[in-house]
Amino acid sequence: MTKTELIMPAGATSWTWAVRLLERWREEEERVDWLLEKLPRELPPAERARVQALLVGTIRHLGRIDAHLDKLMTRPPRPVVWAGLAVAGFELLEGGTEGHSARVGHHLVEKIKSLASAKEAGFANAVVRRLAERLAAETAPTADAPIEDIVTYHSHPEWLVQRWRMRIGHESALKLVEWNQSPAPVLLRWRATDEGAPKPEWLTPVDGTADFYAAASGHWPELAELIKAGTVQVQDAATRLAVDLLAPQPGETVLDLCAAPGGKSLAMADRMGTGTLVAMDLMGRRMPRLAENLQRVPSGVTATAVAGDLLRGGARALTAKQLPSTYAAVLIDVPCSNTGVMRHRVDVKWRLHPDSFKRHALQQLDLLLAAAERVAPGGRLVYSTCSIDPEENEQIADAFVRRSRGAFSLVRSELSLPWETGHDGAAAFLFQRDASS
Ligand SMILES: C[S@@+](CC[C@H](N)C(=O)[O-])C[C@H]1O[C@@H](n2cnc3c(N)ncnc32)[C@H](O)[C@@H]1O
Repeated sequence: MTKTELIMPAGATSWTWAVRLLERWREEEERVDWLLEKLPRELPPAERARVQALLVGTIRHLGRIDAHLDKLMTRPPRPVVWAGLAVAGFELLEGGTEGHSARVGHHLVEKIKSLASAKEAGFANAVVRRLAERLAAETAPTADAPIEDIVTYHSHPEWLVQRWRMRIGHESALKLVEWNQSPAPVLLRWRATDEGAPKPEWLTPVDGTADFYAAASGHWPELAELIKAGTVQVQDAATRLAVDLLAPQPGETVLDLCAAPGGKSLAMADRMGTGTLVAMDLMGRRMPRLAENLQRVPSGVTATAVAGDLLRGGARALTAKQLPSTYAAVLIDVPCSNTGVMRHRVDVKWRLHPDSFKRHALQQLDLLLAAAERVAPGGRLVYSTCSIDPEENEQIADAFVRRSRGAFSLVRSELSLPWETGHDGAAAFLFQRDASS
């Protein structure tokens, strides 16, 4: 997939961008974060943020909006008209001051006139009015409501909520879908080592953490400056669990596997202050982001990005760069179902499939076993996911310990369940390699 920018006629607004990206998302099933990367670089940060809010918000609530649209239309409209109606549906849910729904409807009609035709604008006008009435008349379902009501109102696939209900119970499953439906604030880690220095007033400390903050909306230009200067790193507070468990020490040589785009690499380097960090990931579109993040490590840390497939010649990729083949501390942050981060990754729920968990679990165990080969005798290994699913967490950790035949033991684990911690879902397991194995 190339990172080609999208071309849009002059005068396109953030609303038009959101509609076009939504159409493309539905037709080509491209990932939302990749689509957003294709926006023109010259788009001002505030407009970019609005495109993102409209697109992400619409996809977050798409099940609910589409359920109404299906009932209001006898035939599917052209994709651009559908996308316009869906984005307007999200704007209605977003709410606003007196007269908000009339303004949303009027704006939609004007846009559909230019993006489609006057006739389709008339059609959109009739549909959006009734959509507004239907959305306003709804009330949130309770935990014991029929599952169809819960999945429609909270826009999740039924099989997924059914799966959660069986694993974590009806109450927690409802709390989880409610969490996923709440817009995620921008969370960041304050990197600068200026403890106690005053932070901008638009940053609020995240409870239970030392250096994570939530950024109030409307501060994009200032935030962009802080990111550019390397003062902050945008990442959820749950990402600290794996780094805290591995506890990389100053002067250590640490291996970060499955490292791209490098959020945890940078967090580890900041914690080390001095030492060596080797970060490996597959050759491909995520490598440039990893390399870019490694350029920001503290001056006392020597960081090297390695493109390599851990499952095919991972050790060779290291030795080819004259890097050690075993390490005292290794982190592996595997690809997973992302069930812990659906508040940010709103398209994941629509992409997942009941078989996805088994497929991930097979790859996760293979990756963890391969990572174990890179751990020196007596060394530490952390396995982490951003899943809340036992199949990708505890069950992998148990299978790994069994397969290692005494070479590795589980020392400690951490699990973040969003409805309990107020942070993203994540899991991390710390293993120790026997000194004599
Ligand atoms: C959850 S992401 C890692 C996020 C990263 N640790 C961070 O904090 O920014 C999982 C990564 O695993 C990588 N990956 C998947 N299979 C791999 C393999 N066989 N060898 C190396 N990396 C792999 C993917 O390319 C992806 O970047």
